[in-house]
Amino acid sequence: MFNVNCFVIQTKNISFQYQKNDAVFTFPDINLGKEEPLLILGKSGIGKTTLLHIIAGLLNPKSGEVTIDGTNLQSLNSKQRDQFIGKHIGLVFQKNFANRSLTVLENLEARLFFSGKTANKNNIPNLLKALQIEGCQTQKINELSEGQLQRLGIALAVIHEPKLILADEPTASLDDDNCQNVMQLLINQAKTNKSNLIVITHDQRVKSLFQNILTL
Ligand SMILES: Nc1ncnc2c1ncn2[C@@H]1O[C@H](COP(=O)(O)OP(=O)(O)OP(=O)(O)O)[C@@H](O)[C@H]1O
Repeated sequence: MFNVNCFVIQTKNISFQYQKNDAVFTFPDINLGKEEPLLILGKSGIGKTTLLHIIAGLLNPKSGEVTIDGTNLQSLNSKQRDQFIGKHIGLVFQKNFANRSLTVLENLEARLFFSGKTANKNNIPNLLKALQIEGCQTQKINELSEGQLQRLGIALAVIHEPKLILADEPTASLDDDNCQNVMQLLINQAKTNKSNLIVITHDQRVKSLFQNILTL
């Protein structure tokens, strides 16, 4: 029987096509229990980012459905879907899209404003400390190092305590030490916030940190 207390992410029969004459991608079903990190591996071009964007509600599948914590994304209209994504999903990209004219603190405050969770403002100092960038609060984005930017990307994805964190190649540009560091920080933040975590990558170095691995 379905346990209503058990937070799950499910994808069912997902297929996708960019343009009419393009190849059709079909993806295996995903069924994630509460706080169960998933690593999705696969060679370049296989469709990892495409799948991640479908799970994030940024792309509409040709067929199939995505359900996050009981909400079927395909049943929402575009406004409802945008609100759902803003509130419940955190995205970590390989390159982060922080606003360069704002400071670190202002970027985080803006993220909270758009998620509607401004009360989380009090958590910013602790989060920055956990990510070892507490000294960067008043710095502008272009004053940060690559490693600091990567950590800010995680902060922006988790500050609103989303139900689901999706990370697209978060370690691709990092050396071995920073790769392990950043992945561990991401996993720890997901645990702290009781968020589900899905990471896609072709970076085999992160494999050992996950028990749940799906290869496309
Ligand atoms: N907007 C688009 N329009 C048409 N084709 C696209 C579009 N975006 C991606 N594709 C194609 O779809 C395929 C899958 O792309 P996707 O980015 O999902 O792969 P990936 O597995 O994440 O690759 P990588 O590991 O190199 O990032 C590729 O052949 C790509 O060229």
